[in-house]
Amino acid sequence: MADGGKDIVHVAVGVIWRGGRLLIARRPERSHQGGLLEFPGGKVEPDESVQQALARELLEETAVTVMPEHLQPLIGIRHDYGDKEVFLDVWQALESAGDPHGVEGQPVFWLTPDELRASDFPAANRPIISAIRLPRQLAITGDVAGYGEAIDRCVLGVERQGPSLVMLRLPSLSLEAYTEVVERCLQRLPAVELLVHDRPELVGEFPVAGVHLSWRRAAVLSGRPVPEGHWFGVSCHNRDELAHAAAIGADYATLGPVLPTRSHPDAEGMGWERFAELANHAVLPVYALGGTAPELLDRAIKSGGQGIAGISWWWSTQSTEAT
Ligand SMILES: Nc1nc2c([nH]c(=O)n2[C@H]2C[C@H](O)[C@@H](COP(=O)(O)OP(=O)(O)OP(=O)(O)O)O2)c(=O)[nH]1
Repeated sequence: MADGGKDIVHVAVGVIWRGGRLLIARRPERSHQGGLLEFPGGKVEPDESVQQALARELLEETAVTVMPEHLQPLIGIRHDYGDKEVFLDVWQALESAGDPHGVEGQPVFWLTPDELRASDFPAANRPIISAIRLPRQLAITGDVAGYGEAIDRCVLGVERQGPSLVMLRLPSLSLEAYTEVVERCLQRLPAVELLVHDRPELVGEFPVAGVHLSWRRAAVLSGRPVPEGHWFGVSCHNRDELAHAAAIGADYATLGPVLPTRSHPDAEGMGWERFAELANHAVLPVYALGGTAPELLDRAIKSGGQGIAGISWWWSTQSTEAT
């Protein structure tokens, strides 16, 4: 996730979890973006890896110890504040030690992901908050002939694979049949966040978590089709589409195909190297789509992705087949 730009300040940022809460500090008033909340961290010094820098900054600023090998990449965000351009290299730690306090006198406290408000943080942090709240796996429905089959397969897939975020992508269903699926899934899967596909108007009608748009639908927008507080995702295939998705306020994107898929075996995937290049350049969380499966999750995360999105690994009865 490191950045090679000359004038960009490379900042190691830590998302430190304990008991479902995150370590937060308030930036000193006199500092850049002073007075706002931050995830602890600081500049990466020459000859230091980002993990080493983060371990050092956490200890210096909050008296918390993390082992560099326990850090997992979360997201990388480039942001130009006008007076300063930063690359926030964000890593998370599920394990840490020590009783945190503000070594430099700054307030330090714990918040749950739901308590994080983007407006309390510097502008570059908005996608970090999305990345924290979004799961590592985005399950997408395969198409079906009728709504009954869609509901049954959703319930079965959730029972077997346990995704917490499900996109109801059912293009061959009528609006009536589709809304039946939405209603029934809301009743039967209360612990799952449901995303409607290409029908943003349903977000006001049903208590779904948000909307995911095909590129075709997103391309003509100049802003969010749903209010903040609902997920808004976009299907992207290249750098320009990722930039547009971020510009219209998307919370996340899918990017693919990464690998050839069963449904499009002749379409060449972009491969993990290209995925990594695009995901690391994007300013929103990016899921790898196409040919993905849970055993590729680690690969997607190491490539700078939020995680994997796909169909077959949760939808098919043969749950380990790649989409
Ligand atoms: N640590 C941290 N920095 C952030 C966040 N969001 C954000 O935009 N930044 C920006 C603010 C600063 O421009 C830069 C961090 O630089 P810094 O000045 O705190 O780094 P440092 O601790 O090494 O500072 P110093 O030695 O100059 O005092 O990154 C965040 O969540 N955490």
